[in-house]
Amino acid sequence: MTESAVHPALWPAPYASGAVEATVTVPGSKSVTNRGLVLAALAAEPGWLRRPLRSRDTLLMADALRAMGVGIEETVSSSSVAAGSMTPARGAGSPSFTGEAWRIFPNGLHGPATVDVGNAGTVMRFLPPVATLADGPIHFDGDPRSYVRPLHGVIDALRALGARIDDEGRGSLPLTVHGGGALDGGTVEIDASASSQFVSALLLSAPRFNQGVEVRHVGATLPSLPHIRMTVDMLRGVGAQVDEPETGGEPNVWRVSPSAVLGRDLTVEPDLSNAQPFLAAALVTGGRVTVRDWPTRTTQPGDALRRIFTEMGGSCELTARGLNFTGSGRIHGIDLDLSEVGELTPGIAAVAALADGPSTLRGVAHLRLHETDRLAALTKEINELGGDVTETADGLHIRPRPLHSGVFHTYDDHRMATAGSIIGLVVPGVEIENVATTSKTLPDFPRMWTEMLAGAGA
Ligand SMILES: O=C(O)C1=C[C@@H](OP(=O)(O)O)[C@@H](O)[C@H](O)C1
Ligand SMILES: C=C(OP(=O)(O)O)C(=O)O
Repeated sequence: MTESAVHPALWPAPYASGAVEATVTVPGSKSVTNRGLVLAALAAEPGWLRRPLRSRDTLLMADALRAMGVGIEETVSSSSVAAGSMTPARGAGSPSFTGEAWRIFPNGLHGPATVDVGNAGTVMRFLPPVATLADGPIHFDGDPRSYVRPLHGVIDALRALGARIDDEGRGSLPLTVHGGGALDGGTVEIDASASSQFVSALLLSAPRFNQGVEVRHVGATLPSLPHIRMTVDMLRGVGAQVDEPETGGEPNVWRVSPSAVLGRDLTVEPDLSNAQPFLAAALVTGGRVTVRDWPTRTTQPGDALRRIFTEMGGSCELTARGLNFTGSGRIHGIDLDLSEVGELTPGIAAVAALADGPSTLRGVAHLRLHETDRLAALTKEINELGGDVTETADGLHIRPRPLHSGVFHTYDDHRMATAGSIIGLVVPGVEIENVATTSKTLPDFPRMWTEMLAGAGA
């Protein structure tokens, strides 16, 4: 019996019979939406989040904050605010678009409450610091995978800053933060080599700590620096004072002073990491894809795709309408350190498996503790389609081979599903197991992908 006969959740990845030509509207950034929700919940006044991402990770964040007493109303609204900009909540001008918006009312943080983190790194790392400010116990639990994803950096740091946390000695989920209504804060050393989210988590809540925070990273490496820049940028956007290495501060040290958090009106940029499969579609089919509203200035790691996919054979042009990306019909192998942009690895590996020469992807050992062990999963799934991928200590070595049909397993990892779909565009007969796992950050992916191929514009 074939696997499709026993497994109802196999999605035949659409095959592109020619060059893809499409214009795509990609929903809002997961990382911006979840930071925006946290900062709005900590604010001294109501705020707006416009064009938020509605996906499993962001709905878990919203539900968790609601459980702690924050009011979050979903509305259809209008605004004149340009994508990515932040303006005071009061006084928005005349409307230039309509769309979904969340109005956030920070009503004080209350326990007891229970939080489901799912498998969302942003929820499991960003919310324990918030919970220390609640006036009662907040219990955190999540998917089985959340139990093995690193959390020790946040737990140990919060304890050092004065929090009471009961994790029964595990150093991971499930756990209870016994919120005391306030946290001392102060200076703390952490090793954030397993996840940049440890640093972001401590900084995001720090304006509300009595003494703010000084975070000193003492580990050998630090992944995903653009995501820490995003945290610093968004904190500054809500009026926080932040000292950090990139504007003259000490290396690996971030300081946030205690202050009020302002309620803001934030329009969320498109998720550039979720734009990746659509750009890849142009690259691997020699087509042309426009991603609407690509920001001219952004801290999102996905902006690096303009450079990376150009090096791999495409070309791009940033216009007022968005990013036009064109494939040349040739795909080149690449030697890349992806430590700053680790979440792009699955999509780059998929393209590299289709290239005209070998690729080496480095600096991403920490991906072994992402949604799944991404290095093992990519190696196994590409090789099962006939590829030749080996794991290295900190990445992948990919030698392109002719690929054939087969099932691409996803291990509950949204980026495995989109990576398999990229391969399926040019390899007939690829089936994606559990494409619904894209709901973590892009619930509409199967429809958008099918519409892209119909040339309808997703
Ligand atoms: O702060 C964030 O929004 C993120 C940081 C990164 O985490 P790691 O530093 O754990 O890789 C990234 O991979 C994740 O998708 C989102
Ligand atoms: C690593 C990722 O997510 P998380 O926020 O759960 O860490 C990701 O989206 O690629």
